[in-house]
This record gives sequence, structure tokens and C-alpha cells, in this order.
Amino acid sequence: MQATITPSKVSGAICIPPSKSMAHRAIICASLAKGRSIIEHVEYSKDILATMDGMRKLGAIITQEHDRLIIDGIQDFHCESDEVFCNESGSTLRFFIPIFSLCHQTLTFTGAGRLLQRPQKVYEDIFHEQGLYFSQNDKGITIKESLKPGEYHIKGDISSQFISGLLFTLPLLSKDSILHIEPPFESRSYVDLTLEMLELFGVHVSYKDDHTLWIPGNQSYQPHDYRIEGDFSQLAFFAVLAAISSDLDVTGIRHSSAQGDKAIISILKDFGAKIEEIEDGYHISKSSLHGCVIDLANCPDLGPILCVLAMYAQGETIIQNAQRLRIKESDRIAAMEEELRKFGVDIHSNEDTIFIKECTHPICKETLSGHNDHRIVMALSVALLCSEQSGTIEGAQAISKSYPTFFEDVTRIHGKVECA
Ligand SMILES: O=C(O)C1=C[C@@H](OP(=O)(O)O)[C@@H](O)[C@H](O)C1
Ligand SMILES: C=C(OP(=O)(O)O)C(=O)O
Repeated sequence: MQATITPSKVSGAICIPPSKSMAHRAIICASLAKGRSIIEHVEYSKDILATMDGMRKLGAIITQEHDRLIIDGIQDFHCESDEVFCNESGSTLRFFIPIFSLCHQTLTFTGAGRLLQRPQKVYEDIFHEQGLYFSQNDKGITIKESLKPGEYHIKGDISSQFISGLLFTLPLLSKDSILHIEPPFESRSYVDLTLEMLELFGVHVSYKDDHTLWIPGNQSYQPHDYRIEGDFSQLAFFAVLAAISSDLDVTGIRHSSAQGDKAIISILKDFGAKIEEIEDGYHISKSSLHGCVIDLANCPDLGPILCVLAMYAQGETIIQNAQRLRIKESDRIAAMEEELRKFGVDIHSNEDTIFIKECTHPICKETLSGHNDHRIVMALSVALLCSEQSGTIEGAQAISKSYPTFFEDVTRIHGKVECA
């Protein structure tokens, strides 16, 4: 799909979709609880469908009623198939590997796009240290046996998804476990989201200190009804659009949310944006913006849209601790460099830092590529809406990984988009 986007003055209110991160976690916890849970306000993005399909293979009965899921959790660990397809979802794959290990079956995890090229060595090392089978080839990752309770050492700067995957699983083992996280501990906020969800489903894990998690064994998940809160990672696209271009209300969030991407609000304020809290969201005004230094360690998914914010902010912006952007659905640093240069932006990077200067007359002269990455497509859409000339993004269908109705929502606030 191609999306042709014409610079537009957006207006009105946008209700942002439910959090993908919270939805993965709620569906997994509900599926692991013996009994019925009702999960409300679910968006059926491709990533969430992959998690639902996997949990069904594990024996959860998941009934879809509009945006609500009725989940009858599993009775015991058995996977009805020897292949578990995770599509392009890193969260699904990395949450599933330890959980599905409890089936004690030969299982192969397969995926699409760049999924199997993203790092999995953290699990490979753990399985091998425990003397368990773990093998990866072009087709997928195969495991055979169950993880054991005990002491785990895990690098903190590759992906927090490995930590979350272990946190879903270790409480179910027959003995206690301890997880030592080697600093720097990045994306910590996502681990906290996992702990929040575990607690709601009756599973207790605690920090012994800043880098050590204590996980009592012999626990069980309890059914729980839960409504998914709004997604700050998706809010970021509209919040940046409003601050650059024209006022918007962005609603549908929980002000007390623990999502790390809530940082978009303080980042925008640092750039000079005028933001007012309203009942379930923010009123964001078009503002005069200036460049800043941003630390991305705890909010990597904001990377692409912050590059766009930077091109519309006076002076220079420096985005630090961005190295994990290189191991997402695309190399998000290389992708943003390549695409923003088509607007005439002065952008360059080293391994973990991005430097971006204001672009005074952004005009996109070539077709843009979405790099098969939803966050790149959405960020480029905002860049075009705020620019001086229309442009086209190839591969715009990538949005369906996390936000299938993104272009409808842009149209609803009077953004001009034509999809073909
Ligand atoms: O746990 C999660 O829900 C996620 C964790 C983050 O990944 P890393 O921990 O790999 O940075 C984030 O980028 C991803 O989109 C979702
Ligand atoms: C990186 C992302 O997700 P995942 O790691 O789950 O594929 C994302 O949504 O930007």
C-alpha cells in the first residue's frame, strides 16, 4: 500500500488506541489463569493477533466480542502444534519462549520480516547454561525442555523483553528464582509494566535492589477483568503533530500510567511545547519549538517520531542511548537518516547517538520508504503533514503491526491521506 499525504492543518480530538504492550501482557496473564477473565478495549493489531493465536495453541479459549476478549485460561501446559508463529512481534516471541518451554515439547517458533534476525542470544545462553536444547536456523528457534528455577544473569541493554518473558514464567516453577540484571538496565519501564500486570493477576515478584528481582516459585495466575489503557507510544505521533502544526486534544489515556513512553509529554515540554492536562488526555497547542538533548534509554519506541520533532525544532537535537533502535523492525536510525534526508534534513549518527538540525523548508523530493516498520511509516506521515509539499510513502501497510486504523484516525482530524 502507498499512502500519499498532503500537508494539512489538523484539528479536533483524537482518542488514542489501547496500549499494545499492556494488551500482550493482559492476554498472556489471563491465558495462564485457571478460570475466566474479561479483557476490554483490545485493538486487533497484527502483534496482538500473534499473541492471541499463540495462547490459543497453548489451550486458552479466547472469544472475541468486538473489542472485548473473554479468556478461559489453560488447565495445563500443552501446545497443540509444534510450530508457534509470532509474525513480526518481538514481544510475542520473547514472552513466549520461556512460557512455552513449560510444555516440555519440541516446539519451533517462527516469524516474519526481521523478527528472527533480532537478537535472541540472551535466551540461547540461558538454555545452554541450563543444559537445555536451543537451536536457531533460518526457519526458526527450536526448544525442547522446560527452564529450571534458580539464579539467572541477564544483560540489561539488549532487550527488556527477555526479562519480561522470564518474569511471566519463573513464578510457575517449583522453586524460587532470582534475576540479576547487568547494568545498564534499559527499557526498565517495560519490566515495571510486566510487574504491574503480574500483580493484578495475583503473581508477586519484587525488586531486592535496583538490578535484582526476587521471584517466589509455586505461584499461580488468578483470573482478573481488565480494561487496556491508552497507548502513549501511539499518542506520541499526534502529540508531536499538534506541537508542530496545529492544536489537538489527545485523549484516552490514564494520567497515572506507568508506560515509559509517557516521557513524550515531558520531552515535548522541554522542547517548548504548550501542553495542558485535560480530563483523560492533553490539549496540545502549536508551539515554537527548540532542539534538546534526549535520553532514549527508557523509551526506545519514541525514537522515530522524535527525529521528526527535531527537524521542526530550532537549532540542534541530540538523541542519546539510541543504539537499540538498530535492532527493531528495521534499523530505525538508518531508516530515519535515509528518509529525512529526502526532505533536506541535516541528520547523522554514530552507533548510539543521533544528531538532527532544524530543516527550515522541508520538501520531500523522492518517494519515501516505510522500511517495513510501522513506527517509521507513522513518523514519516507526521513529517509530511507538517511539510510544504505532499509526498508518498511506500509500504504504508506496515502500520497494521501496531495501529491498523492509523490513517483513518489521521483523516478524522482532517489530515489529508490517500491510500492506494
Ligand atoms: O515489553 C514491551 O512491551 C516492549 C519493550 C521494548 O523493547 P526492548 O525492551 O527490546 O527495548 C519496546 O521497544 C517494545 O516495542 C515493546
Ligand atoms: C519494537 C516494537 O515491538 P516488538 O519489539 O514487540 O516487535 C514496536 O512496537 O515498536
